[in-house]
Amino acid sequence: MIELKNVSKSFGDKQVLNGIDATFEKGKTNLIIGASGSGKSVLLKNIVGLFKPDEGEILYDNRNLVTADRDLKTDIRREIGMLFQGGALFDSMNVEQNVKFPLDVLTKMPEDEKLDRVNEVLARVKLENTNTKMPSEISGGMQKRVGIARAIVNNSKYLFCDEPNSGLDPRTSIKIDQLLAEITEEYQITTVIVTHDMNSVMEIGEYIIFICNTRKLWEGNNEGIAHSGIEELDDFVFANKMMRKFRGMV
Ligand SMILES: Nc1ncnc2c1ncn2[C@@H]1O[C@H](COP(=O)(O)OP(=O)(O)OP(=O)(O)O)[C@@H](O)[C@H]1O
Repeated sequence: MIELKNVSKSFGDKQVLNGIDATFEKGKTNLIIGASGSGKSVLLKNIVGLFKPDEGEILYDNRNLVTADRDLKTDIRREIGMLFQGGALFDSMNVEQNVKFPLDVLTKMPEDEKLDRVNEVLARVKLENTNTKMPSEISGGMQKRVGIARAIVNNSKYLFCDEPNSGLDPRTSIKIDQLLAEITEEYQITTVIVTHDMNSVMEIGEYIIFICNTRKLWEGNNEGIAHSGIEELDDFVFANKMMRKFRGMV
């Protein structure tokens, strides 16, 4: 579980986040949503420790990352997997080398164990027998799945995804969303996804926080999001035609 308590962040005079509270539970797909520029990425960077909040606590199973000493920070970081926008694979490494990378840098596992683990996670994302393919030889959806395999290969307890569907067609996006939700439940990972994709929100949003004008304006799940009665959230939710049609039905 990850808890945010009163997290605030400014850059100079510009306040980006103001008193954000949230509880991201284990085994759940947690989403951070909001309009472009609302501070989602800044929040994610605070959560993973790339930025330090001006105020507030970020508790990883009761361990506060903000005040943690170096050793504790290192321990927590080892438990984090990240799926970056665009997959962010190393172009010069094949699939196997990409997925094995976290084990090479973070563990002292013997090579044969590493390869077993790599093959296990590649099978989980349905990419058996692609070990020697280069990223340029596989589709965007497959690249994302390699990214997911790499993010969980070290038995990550926490998984962060920044716009996991960017650049994917809607069908492939749904498959990636479903895979992330399945893996989250199966391995009991605390998963936090930054997205502005309403399909993802409706498909996998078990706990959602909506960031607007520096604050958390709403929290809830995909069943409640269409009935919040909050104008700013409705503007976000019903921005596309399909969702406006859906509104006509509820
Ligand atoms: N390192 C930084 N220094 C100063 N300002 C920053 C920095 N990083 C982000 N900001 C500002 O914080 C605000 C929120 O940016 P952020 O990237 O978090 O938005 P976002 O919700 O992720 O948007 P998008 O959906 O477009 O990615 C923006 O006004 C941005 O200019």
